[in-house]
Amino acid sequence: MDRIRIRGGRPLSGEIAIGGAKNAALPLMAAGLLTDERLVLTNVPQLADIATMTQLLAQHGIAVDRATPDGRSLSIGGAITSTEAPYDIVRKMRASVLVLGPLVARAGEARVSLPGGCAIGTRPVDLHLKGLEQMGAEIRLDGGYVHAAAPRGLHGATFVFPFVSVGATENLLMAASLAEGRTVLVNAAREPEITDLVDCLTAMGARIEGRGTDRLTIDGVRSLHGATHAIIPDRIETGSYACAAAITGGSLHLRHARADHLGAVIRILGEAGVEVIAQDGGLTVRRLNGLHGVDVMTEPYPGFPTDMQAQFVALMCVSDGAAMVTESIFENRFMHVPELVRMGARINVHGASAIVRGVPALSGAPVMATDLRASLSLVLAGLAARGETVINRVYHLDRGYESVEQKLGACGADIERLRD
Ligand SMILES: CC(=O)N[C@H]1[C@@H](OP(=O)(O)OP(=O)(O)OC[C@H]2O[C@@H](n3ccc(=O)[nH]c3=O)[C@H](O)[C@@H]2O)O[C@H](CO)[C@@H](O)[C@@H]1O
Ligand SMILES: C=C(OP(=O)(O)O)C(=O)O
Repeated sequence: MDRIRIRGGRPLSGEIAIGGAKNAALPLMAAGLLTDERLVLTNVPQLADIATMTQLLAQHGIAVDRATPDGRSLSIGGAITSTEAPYDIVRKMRASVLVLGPLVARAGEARVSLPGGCAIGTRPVDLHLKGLEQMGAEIRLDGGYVHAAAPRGLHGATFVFPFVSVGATENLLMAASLAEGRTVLVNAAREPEITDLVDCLTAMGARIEGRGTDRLTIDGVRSLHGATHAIIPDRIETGSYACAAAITGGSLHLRHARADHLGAVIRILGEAGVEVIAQDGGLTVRRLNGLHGVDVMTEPYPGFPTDMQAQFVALMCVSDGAAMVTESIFENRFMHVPELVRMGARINVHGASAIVRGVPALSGAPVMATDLRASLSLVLAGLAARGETVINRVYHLDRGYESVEQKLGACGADIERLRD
């Protein structure tokens, strides 16, 4: 298993190119199941999760071909030959469940392994299933699999989400695009990745109203056609590297980054003493003086993203005050805390809140990554720490950050991957 070694204490300076958003790319790839024609996606990041979704689509008979030699454009298409999403693939990546809605809508049935819990929480998929049931699917759970059947097709329905779910909104949006009649999704997620999916589905011929709002109205069509769609830049990769500039007291230009997707993050960073300016087709991030403690609570978009919580906790570890960081989306997303404490951080977790008291400096240590964003929080801590940090289990990092050591290394970080 690869590890990452960082020798900390160097302010970063330079430019980092932000890639396409993982969490937009995965549902967009699943949307390839909705048409016979080719769906071409551009600005695709090169990540382990993209390879896993490619493997899953291949299992369904859908080819994912490189449309450009660098693999950043993918052409997706083919006939569905299997409606089974096996445990061995789904267990690697929860977003595999996003094939459920498209498969039922298109093929009239699906057998998809239940994803199960993970390091950040139990993460049930009950809303995905309830929504599909309301649209006429018969759902049965057996042997760890969801069997969904709608032999006569799905029909439109009004589904009121009791709380916001990104994945369930995406699954139902895709299913509704091919259902008969009108579907209304009330209290739908509004994340930029949802809007990206709406834009792509619309380009494929779907009829969707309410783009960017929490009420999406979908009038089903008989078939969708091919399209070419450019994936939005990754707002979480952007926010993560913004924290890297801030924690090292450096300055980075994040090329392609979009301020309009990062309102809450930019505001909170500003309160913490970090300047973020939109310029030259990206964002320039610079720490002004010291870092200040700021309280923050994660919320559905447009609130502060849970996928930025671990990185923000790392930043607050070296602030000149205290910060209360409250996690309201996942019940167990503080696995990075004990690792940060091993590096000298002062953090106490009380229920859903972490109280972080800033220390003058962190010290390098061997640590273990437990999930994707926790991994990046340890990279951040390592960049700021005195001495050497070795991060184990970096396969978590590789799910969602492309070439992290090259990107940071080019900006002055002393970072290398140790291959075993
Ligand atoms: C691939 C992808 O895009 N992943 C993102 C997506 O995950 P994902 O789509 O899994 O997250 P959801 O928005 O669905 O989850 C929000 C909360 O709802 C709960 N829930 C969800 C569905 C359901 O049927 N029942 C239920 O109880 C979850 O356990 C969680 O506590 O949104 C999360 C919240 O912004 C992000 O952290 C993930 O990075
Ligand atoms: C939690 C994440 O991903 P997933 O939903 O695929 O686990 C994430 O991107 O931070």
